[in-house]
Amino acid sequence: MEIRTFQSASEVAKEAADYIADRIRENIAKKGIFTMAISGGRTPWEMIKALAAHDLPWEKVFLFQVDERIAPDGHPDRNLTQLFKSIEDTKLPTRLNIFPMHVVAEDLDQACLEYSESIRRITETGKLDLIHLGIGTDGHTASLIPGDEVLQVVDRDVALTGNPYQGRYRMTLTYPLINQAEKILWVITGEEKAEMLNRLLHQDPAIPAGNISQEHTIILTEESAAVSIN
Ligand SMILES: O=C1O[C@H](COP(=O)(O)O)[C@@H](O)[C@H](O)[C@H]1O
Repeated sequence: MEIRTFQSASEVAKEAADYIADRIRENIAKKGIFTMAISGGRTPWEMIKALAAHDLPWEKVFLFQVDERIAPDGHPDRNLTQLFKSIEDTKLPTRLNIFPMHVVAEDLDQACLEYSESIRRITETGKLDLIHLGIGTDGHTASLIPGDEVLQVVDRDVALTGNPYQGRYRMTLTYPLINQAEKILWVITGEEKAEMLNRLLHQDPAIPAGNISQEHTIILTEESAAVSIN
């Protein structure tokens, strides 16, 4: 596991975008495509904007969601809405292969199954080339929420939370799928994340983020978030 620390959140976003762009070039040169999953929340969008500025063969990039709120299409709570907003002035909406989580489906369990089948069909191995993760101040990552039954899911790659979290049920990639990614990229900024970053580094099993594999993992973080590392 590698950790790199930068002075500001903007620098972290730029470095994360450069890191993903390098993985895109590397994987496309090796096997013709690149598969990744992007988290939501508030942190990723500056990184996505910086990534979109790279000149890359976007038609060969397959983008999945790490998690999504169960909410109507276009709703501001949806991670997908924020993703599209961050790339709206770029060529990406027409060039990139985006796979939205189908959270408006009548049968959400079936939608989870179909999403994991899409990942298997595109990747062939079931392993994504890169999964981007963030961390909440309670130690959640993806929609792996403290105390929720979704933490126990080991037989499915995509699942629903058992309870609403911050007002919404969620669909999320589960531990088994996340932990077998070729690369895991954490992007963690803000002093409010300092305690959880330290617990993540110590693999504290009491927080969901502590149960994510540290193999093939890089953390890009900001000085203010790294202050509690011991
Ligand atoms: O609820 C969520 O929060 C986490 C953390 O978001 P951040 O903006 O504080 O980094 C995020 O990783 C997850 O995808 C999202 O749904």
